[in-house]
Amino acid sequence: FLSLFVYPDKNTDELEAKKFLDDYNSTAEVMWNAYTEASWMYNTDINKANKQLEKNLQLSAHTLRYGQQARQYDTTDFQDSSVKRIMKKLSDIERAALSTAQLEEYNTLLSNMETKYSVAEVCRDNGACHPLDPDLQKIMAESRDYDELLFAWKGWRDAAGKVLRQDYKRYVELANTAAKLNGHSDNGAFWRSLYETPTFEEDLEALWKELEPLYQNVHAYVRRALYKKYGSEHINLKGPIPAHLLGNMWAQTWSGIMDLAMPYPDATQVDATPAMVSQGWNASRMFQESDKFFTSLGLLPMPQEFWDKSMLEKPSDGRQVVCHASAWDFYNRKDFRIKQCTVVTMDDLITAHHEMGHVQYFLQYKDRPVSFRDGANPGFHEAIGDVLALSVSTPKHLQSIGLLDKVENNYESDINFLMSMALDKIAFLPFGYLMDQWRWKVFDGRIPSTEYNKEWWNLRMKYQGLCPPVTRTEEDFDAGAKFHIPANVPYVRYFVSFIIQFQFHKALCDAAKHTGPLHTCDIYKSQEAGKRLGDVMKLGFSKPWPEAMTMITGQPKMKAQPLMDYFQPLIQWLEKENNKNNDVRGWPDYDWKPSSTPNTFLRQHTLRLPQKHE
Ligand SMILES: CC(=O)N[C@@H](CC(=O)O)C(=O)NC[C@H](CC1(C(=O)N[C@@H](Cc2ccc(O)cc2)C(=O)O)CCCC1)C(=O)O
Ligand SMILES: [Zn+2]
Repeated sequence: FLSLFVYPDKNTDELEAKKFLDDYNSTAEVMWNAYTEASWMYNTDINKANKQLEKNLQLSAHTLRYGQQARQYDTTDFQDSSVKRIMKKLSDIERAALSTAQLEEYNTLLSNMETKYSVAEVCRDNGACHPLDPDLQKIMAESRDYDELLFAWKGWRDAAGKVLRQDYKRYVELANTAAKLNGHSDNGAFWRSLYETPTFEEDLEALWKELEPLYQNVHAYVRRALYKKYGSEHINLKGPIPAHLLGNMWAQTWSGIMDLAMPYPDATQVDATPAMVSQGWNASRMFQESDKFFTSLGLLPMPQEFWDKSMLEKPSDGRQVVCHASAWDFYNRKDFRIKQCTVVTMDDLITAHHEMGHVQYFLQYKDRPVSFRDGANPGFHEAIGDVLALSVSTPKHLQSIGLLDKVENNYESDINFLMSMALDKIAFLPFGYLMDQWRWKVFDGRIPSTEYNKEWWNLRMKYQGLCPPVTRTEEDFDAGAKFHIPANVPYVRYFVSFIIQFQFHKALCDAAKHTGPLHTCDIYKSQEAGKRLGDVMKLGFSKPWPEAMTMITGQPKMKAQPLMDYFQPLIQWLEKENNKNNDVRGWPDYDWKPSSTPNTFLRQHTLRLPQKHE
């Protein structure tokens, strides 16, 4: 009787399905390799020819052909779970579901948005022009001049955000069309489906609710530090913080203002940058150091081809490149690269480990079918490098590689270290969470294009307790000034990563038989830790991620507790410090606005009125 419900013409031959998948796999390797080469060419030499080449080598024809064939199979009674899993993944053909004309328009929009973002720069009255990388990033991290920061902050949003608004609006429509053609309610639903977790949104909200008090304590403390620096004219101790004062163009991580927030200035320094510079470190040395850490755990070394073909520094031959760091799998099991406009700083040493984490994952799953050459979920791929960086960042480890001379094991040094980590890891959580909150609402229509910017700032206020330093309107498109928005790269993976990397760190520290506080753990040279991580990376996307989570941590869920354990000493210190200062947690004066006097930086340069005699 049940057999009547099997569609008559569906193919239920499992052997045929396996042959079909072998054919798919070998053709996919060839097609994806060619496309990735073209994309690499464009990213490392932005010009019309390379842009055209990348557009020509689209994978959609291949995806469409094999996707349609995959849909002819009914895998219900198949024995091999991998065959079922791959068939399911192949059946979602993403943008290949669009018509030829729509697909052409979609790819053109993505290419144009990426180009506009990558070539944007901010020019001064004297004609000097500044790209984001490294110029504006350097100003945002190092300048302590309210108006200079405002110049870079506003200038970047005018140059990179504003110009993308129309492209973005049309991209949303086409992305949703493709998602619906694949059976999703909208593109946000498609992005969330990659986690295969029915309670995904509720789980994330629960994690955020657990961690929000930690964030509000860090926010209150940093607001007090900025009040000391910029005064009551610019900071309201009961209000949101102007978004350009946090040491980063998007206020996503705050370690750039560690000097203003250092709890015990006389205790140990935690920044290795001065030593790296004085010892003449360069990009290659930074990546070699990272490679040494991975191999010390018994993980795989970078192949020679990696060293030969990566782009580890911004080219000096005038080529325009996409400077935003990235790790590349060329899908031929041999060629893996990193593209990073590396500068010699501690920050970029951490980023190097982050990118090397991606390549290690590529290496570990390279012999799997192409459909399984992915993280257990996108957050896993983002967490690997950061887990190792948690060990590298410890004063003990930095001293062992000669980047910190004296290290004291006392309370004050501990608090200084934990503050530097919190300014990155805790400060990031609300940003990592709100980025796709905004996009999910844009995709499902709760945020119409007429309210892109209003809703962006509502979320920036709600989660981060930030406000724009100058008035914003719907002429602006501030979300577009953040790489991942025009680049069509989902972001909640980073929120997931910042939670699970502490679960992994705790589990690997246990495997390494670490004793003492979690934040002092350095898993360097632990083969046991390396094996636990390597075995999960080898799985790739072949098993649902809760199985991978259980292999590392012994349980299947995302949990906030390890992050809270790691920061426990600092949380207690912050509670005491904020109570001592009588500081309010949160920003009850939510409608306070920073002084909107004309930007004194500009006033010095343009608003002086000519005198009669001039
Ligand atoms: C071919 C391709 O695109 N490959 C993917 C990897 C893959 O999917 O296989 C890839 O390389 N993506 C680039 C992206 C780069 C970075 C990033 O964008 N980071 C976020 C969030 C964040 C912030 C602080 C932090 O400590 C860690 C993360 C940001 O800067 O906002 C820049 C610096 C670090 C990571 C990346 O590596 O994730
Ligand atoms: Zn990453």
